[in-house]
Amino acid sequence: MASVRRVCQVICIVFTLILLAIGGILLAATIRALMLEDTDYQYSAYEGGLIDDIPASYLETLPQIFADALKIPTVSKEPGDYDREQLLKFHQFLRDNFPNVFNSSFIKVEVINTYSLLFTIMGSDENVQPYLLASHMDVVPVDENKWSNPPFSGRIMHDPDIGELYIWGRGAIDDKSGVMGIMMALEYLVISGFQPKRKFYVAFGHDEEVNGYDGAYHISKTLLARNVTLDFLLDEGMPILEGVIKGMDVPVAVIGVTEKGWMRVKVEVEGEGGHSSIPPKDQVVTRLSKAIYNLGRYPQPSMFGTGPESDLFNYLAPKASWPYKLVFANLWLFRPLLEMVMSASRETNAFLRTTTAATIVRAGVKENVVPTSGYAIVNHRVHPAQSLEDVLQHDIDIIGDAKVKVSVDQQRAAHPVSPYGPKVPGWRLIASTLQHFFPKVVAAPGMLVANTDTIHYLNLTSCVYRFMPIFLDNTLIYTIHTHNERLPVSAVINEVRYYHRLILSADVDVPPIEDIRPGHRSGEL
Ligand SMILES: CCCCCCCC/C=C\CCCCCCCC(=O)N[C@@H](CCCCN)C(=O)O
Ligand SMILES: [Zn+2]
Ligand SMILES: [Zn+2]
Repeated sequence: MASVRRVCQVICIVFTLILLAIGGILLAATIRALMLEDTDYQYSAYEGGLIDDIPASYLETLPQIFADALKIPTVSKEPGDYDREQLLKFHQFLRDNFPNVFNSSFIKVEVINTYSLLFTIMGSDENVQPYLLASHMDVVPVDENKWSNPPFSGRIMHDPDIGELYIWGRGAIDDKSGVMGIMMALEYLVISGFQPKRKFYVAFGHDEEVNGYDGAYHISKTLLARNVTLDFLLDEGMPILEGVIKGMDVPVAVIGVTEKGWMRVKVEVEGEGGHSSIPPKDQVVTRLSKAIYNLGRYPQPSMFGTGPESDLFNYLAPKASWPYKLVFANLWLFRPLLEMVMSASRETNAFLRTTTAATIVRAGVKENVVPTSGYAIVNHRVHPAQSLEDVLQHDIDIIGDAKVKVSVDQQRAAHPVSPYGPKVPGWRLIASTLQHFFPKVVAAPGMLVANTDTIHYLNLTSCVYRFMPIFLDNTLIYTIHTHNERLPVSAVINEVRYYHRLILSADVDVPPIEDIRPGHRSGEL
């Protein structure tokens, strides 16, 4: 009897100790989250003597000019296959609409490799390191029938459900928003008599959507030949995300300090063909379909917490709502939980792992002919913490069929992590300009899940940032590269004001020359 009591006592003590330990851990986690309330990664904007009001009379003219830019179908289809005629038309459009930029005595405009554009805005002080603003003029092709408004109509429509005016068209977000935002800001700067101390460049590639080897690559070569090094570079990237990250009631600007790698895998099957009335049991299309199905069913492993994206949550935690704040502030405890939540939606899932998308599938020539070969192209965006070899091996293992040939067609590694944080001039400028107009927005470092022309500029600076100063929710994000791409008129106005202030601030908030140079260490400073 005494021994039974003894056992019960021991069980009670162990149970109590376990409860105490759990309570202690949760208490420590809560204290950590509460302490973060005071941590503020926001930066005060440079305020000294900047006049950043653009008069309404100028801003009012912009939506129509923006809409007109979308009417020019500068479509890129494949490397080397882009619409040359439309690109030249687009150049003329820029010349017609931004005459002050093109005729300015301190702006040199160069056409690079026939279709790309490089603007050099001379500064009066040669001792200050220049910076570069980049965008691209080409757009991806359209499936015209799926659009509610024609993709190259540049129609401005009122959405009664949302109560906003939208400008419709391919490129409204990706990336004529960048080109037009920068040009509209620059035009006003010239009109208003601005003459920079600090030199800067504006680069518009013409084939970003098909790798940028004819455009940005040549722009970069031109700059390298002139021994240019940059303080920082700002290119397209993620927009300001509204309602995309669970637990963030405030908008989040995830500034890409790196971007994923890229891998194009070919999955091929050969087999027996013949008359479709006597089909073979083992058919090429069935085998290929099974392989593609399995790639989707068994995704690449989560790399969450092993890459540069972890710091994102340190930046988000102070502004997150409860109980997410507890989770974001204590990844050591809640990583698996957060991983589960993030895996559930397509945008946040892309942050965790290498993604897999079967984008091209080809087989068969006629309905009653069983094909003897077929292939699929699988596009991976590779998480920086996973090696390209591991991605391929995963595909081979998951397909698990010796009759399916899996090979790499094309690949490129993820980009190095650029320095970020309040002490990094480029980062500070981008983040503080954001805070100036939108004090509620949280700027945080992250990984761009897509790819950009920055690959060609990596040798000009180690401070490479990818970000679009436009607010987008899930609905609009899903229109990028598909039908019904559109942008609210208010976003156009806001981005012009953003670039305008960024350029003004860059001229006065100038870093000491030794601050950050190519080759310096990455991560937070
Ligand atoms: C917790 C973090 C949540 C992250 C949420 C991610 C939401 C993603 C939102 C928007 C993505 C926008 C990407 C805009 C840049 C697009 C650039 C682009 O289309 N590039 C092409 C280049 C193709 C080059 C050919 N090899 C691409 O990536 O396909
Ligand atoms: Zn783009
Ligand atoms: Zn794109």
